[in-house]
Amino acid sequence: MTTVAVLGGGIGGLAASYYLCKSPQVTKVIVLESSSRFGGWLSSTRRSDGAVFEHGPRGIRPAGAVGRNTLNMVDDLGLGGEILPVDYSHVASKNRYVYVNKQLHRMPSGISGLLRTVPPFSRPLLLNVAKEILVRKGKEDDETIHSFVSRRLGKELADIAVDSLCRGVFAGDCRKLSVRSCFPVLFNAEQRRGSLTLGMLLGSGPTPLLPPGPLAQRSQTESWAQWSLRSGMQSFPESLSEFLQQSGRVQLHRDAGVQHITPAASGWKIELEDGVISADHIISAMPAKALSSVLPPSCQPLSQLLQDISMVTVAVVNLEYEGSILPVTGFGHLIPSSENPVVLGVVYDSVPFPQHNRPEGHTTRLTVMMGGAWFQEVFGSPETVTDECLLAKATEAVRSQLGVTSAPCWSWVALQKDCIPQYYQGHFRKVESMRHLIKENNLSLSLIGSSYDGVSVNDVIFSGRTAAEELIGAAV
Ligand SMILES: Cc1cc2nc3c(=O)[nH]c(=O)nc-3n(C[C@H](O)[C@H](O)[C@H](O)COP(=O)(O)OP(=O)(O)OC[C@H]3O[C@@H](n4cnc5c(N)ncnc54)[C@H](O)[C@@H]3O)c2cc1C
Ligand SMILES: C=CC1=C(C)c2cc3[nH]c(cc4nc(cc5[nH]c(cc1n2)c(C)c5CCC(=O)O)C(CCC(=O)O)=C4C)c(C)c3C=C
Repeated sequence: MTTVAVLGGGIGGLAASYYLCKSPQVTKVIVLESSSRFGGWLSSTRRSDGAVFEHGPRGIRPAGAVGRNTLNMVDDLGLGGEILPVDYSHVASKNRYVYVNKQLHRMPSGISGLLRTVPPFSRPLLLNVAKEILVRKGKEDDETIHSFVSRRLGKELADIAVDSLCRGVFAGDCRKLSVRSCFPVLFNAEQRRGSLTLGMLLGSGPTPLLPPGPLAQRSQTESWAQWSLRSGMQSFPESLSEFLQQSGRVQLHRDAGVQHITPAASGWKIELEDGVISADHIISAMPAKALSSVLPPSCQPLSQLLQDISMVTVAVVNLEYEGSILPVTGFGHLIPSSENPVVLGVVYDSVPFPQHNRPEGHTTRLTVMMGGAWFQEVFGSPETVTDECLLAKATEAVRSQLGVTSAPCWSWVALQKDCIPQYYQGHFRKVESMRHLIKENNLSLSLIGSSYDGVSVNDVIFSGRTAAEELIGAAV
């Protein structure tokens, strides 16, 4: 007989509640969300003419155990018919660009891409890959991504490809981010096989056994590279919260910001603006810093560690243009920090998901993402930057990088404050210490969400499942 309070109603908190309500051991689940809607960063604008624009995630990968897990949930929610898959043969999967030396370059792919010298790289990448097998294993228990890749594959790949990739996943600086926490597959490949190449060929360690349901099986048969939803990503948390509501076991509260939590004789007292709630267990699905600010002084060492997990701000600017305006076709382009620190990249949304274009007439939808780890240095405080300034920077990037001289016919500026956690070198140690402190102090508390064990939607959902299983003591 357990009451569990889930703090934060982003995709992580909703997912944890979904798994908890599958167990008869949990009597009641209470979700407390400070804002007026559930879903956190999964946020879409659906215009009345049928066009859809994403202000957060726009593609989820089906691969691996975490990808299958999400698709099993999507199936269970009855959302299978809403899926928009993008397979590996699609131009959006084959063509990804980097903008270097004021030019767009298609990232090399396939065997021919490895054998030839493909600009902006100065030699065939096969040489880097072949030499990599001979590089000795690193001795540190963690390393920055830039140092790891420079050591194993060469500085050029680290400066261009990996620098850009880290801006397109973490909006972060690969010279500070941890290889162990951000790319565990690469770290484990070196640890277990002594080489990334051998790790890729032979596998780099055990992965959770997770049988695919019908939708995950379809994704394998049809070779999906990523997927979205017909009415936008926001329909995922909307369906999930409806499912939870209908279960009769989950209370969902919006506009219910947690102010303080205090350990009580059994469990916790949770203070909201307008009342107090008791719970036997807390699953925190809010950002680490937000949890830090509601913990009592008796939890100071834990608060300190939580406070230490930095977040960065991203300006997401959606643009719609009349007609076909792109000079190239593909998923989009990323920009290494040496080329232009402020503009992280541009997604050509109309290419992977033309279904989100307005049905009438022909339009092109783009998203320009700016700031991240470089936000403060270029724009100053997120509190003072104006939408006009962000829109002007975004349209100027589209003009100079894609040669588009026409003005957008529609735009939307979303300033996503503190939206992506930064797993700096040594992150794994902080997370281990947090969980150790929780155990040592017998706190009935689980930490889930993007601050700890992975930032992708799949990782966050899986962290909700893991916490539910640990609490229940069985698989769900
Ligand atoms: C611009 C952008 C693009 C992205 N692109 C992709 C992508 O393409 N693919 C992908 O897989 N991932 C992507 N991600 C990452 C992914 O969307 C996020 O990591 C994930 O959604 C985080 O989910 P969460 O539930 O952990 O956190 P959140 O969504 O941050 O949810 C936490 C919730 O806690 C609430 N909260 C905070 N304080 C309190 C309080 N005191 N009391 C109660 N509630 C509180 C917040 O309001 C919020 O709703 C992207 C992220 C961003 C920002
Ligand atoms: C090509 C342009 C891209 C821009 C600009 C971009 C911005 C951006 N992305 C995130 C967070 C994530 N993106 C993820 C996946 C992902 N992103 C891009 C491209 C751009 N992202 C692609 C092609 C993909 C698909 C992954 C793939 O198939 O290789 C993910 C999930 C990663 C995972 O492991 O599943 C996240 C998280 C932010 C914060 C951001 C803002 C600048």
